[in-house]
Amino acid sequence: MASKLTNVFGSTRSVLGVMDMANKPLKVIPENYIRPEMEPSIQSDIGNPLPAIPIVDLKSLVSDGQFKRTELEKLYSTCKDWGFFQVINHGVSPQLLEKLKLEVEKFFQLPTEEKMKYEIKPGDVQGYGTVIRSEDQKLDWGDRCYMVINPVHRRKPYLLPKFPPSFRDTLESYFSEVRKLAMTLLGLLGKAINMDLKEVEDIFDDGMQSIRMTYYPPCPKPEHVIGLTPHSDATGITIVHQVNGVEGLEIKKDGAWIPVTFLPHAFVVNVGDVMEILSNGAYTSIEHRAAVNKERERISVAMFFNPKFEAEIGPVKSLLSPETPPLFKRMLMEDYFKDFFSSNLNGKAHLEKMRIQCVERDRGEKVETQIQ
Ligand SMILES: O=C(O)CCC(=O)C(=O)O
Ligand SMILES: [Fe+2]
Repeated sequence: MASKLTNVFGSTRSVLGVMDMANKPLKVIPENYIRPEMEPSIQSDIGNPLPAIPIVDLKSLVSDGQFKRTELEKLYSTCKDWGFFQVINHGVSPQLLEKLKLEVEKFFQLPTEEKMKYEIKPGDVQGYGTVIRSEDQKLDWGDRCYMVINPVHRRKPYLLPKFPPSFRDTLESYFSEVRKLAMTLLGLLGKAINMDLKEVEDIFDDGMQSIRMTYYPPCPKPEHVIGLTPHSDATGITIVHQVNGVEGLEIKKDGAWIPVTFLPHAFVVNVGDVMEILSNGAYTSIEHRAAVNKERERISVAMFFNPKFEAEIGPVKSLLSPETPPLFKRMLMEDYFKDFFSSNLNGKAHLEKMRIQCVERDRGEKVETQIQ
């Protein structure tokens, strides 16, 4: 199913319906889903287990509103070396997560005609489906729904407000619980590099928050397709919940694609490009992708936490000095967001556009204007 779109994000159309296709007996994978360019991931074997993903235990990091310095240092090195961790004792209730699971599953099982009410509209990137920008575009093996949910006045009236009421209510509770967690984590990340809390709050308070819910159907030839193209997130931080416990996330570490496994009930947190920019490279955003499997569908809900649209993003002033010049340009969050969504996902290419080239830095003039 497809419709023509022309908009600020370029001339596009949207497509949806991997689920419909995958529900039928499928002998041949359609050509536009086959991805020979994807590098295989490394596999574990005896004597060569996959590296363990760092665990951040929020309870031992913060108690009675105080944080432990040694734990904070661990958080810093994790975000620097991995850009990625799993958080436990995060404070989001298991009952809410169970409710979310039921509601999200119900949503994706709605008939296609129902879900099409939320289809991405001309001139937009929000809604159900995948944006298509060229006739030869390769597609991901997943159906998804993306929307901005904060600030509230930016919500599309035909998306969240029109969702089935019990799903909407559950999502609202989830948004606010996960937002609390995100603000705690952002504060800690700021603290670990000596940004003051006020500075972090000014940037992120009532910031842009968005969600992507994805349903990855099983695929008879999972090694030939990809659930979600390699990318880094254009966010401060992202908090991912593997809703039905099925794994598939892979991260690129030291040049290799590694499948990652998580503790039950842990959230996956990854540092996004905006955090790499704000921290002037102290933290690194991580390239990741989603693989699919033969047996089971996988559902994930990713929440993205960003500065407010009106904020200027760039390395925070308190981290800059003549010895530590800015590595990234400055830009309004609004423009950064538009720019990100005007092209397809492509590794860390979007972040690279923000990097100040050595030549420019050596010339000096840009550096001076950036520092004050
Ligand atoms: O499905 C996942 O585990 C990852 C989702 C993700 O990376 C995204 O939505 O940006
Ligand atoms: Fe992502």
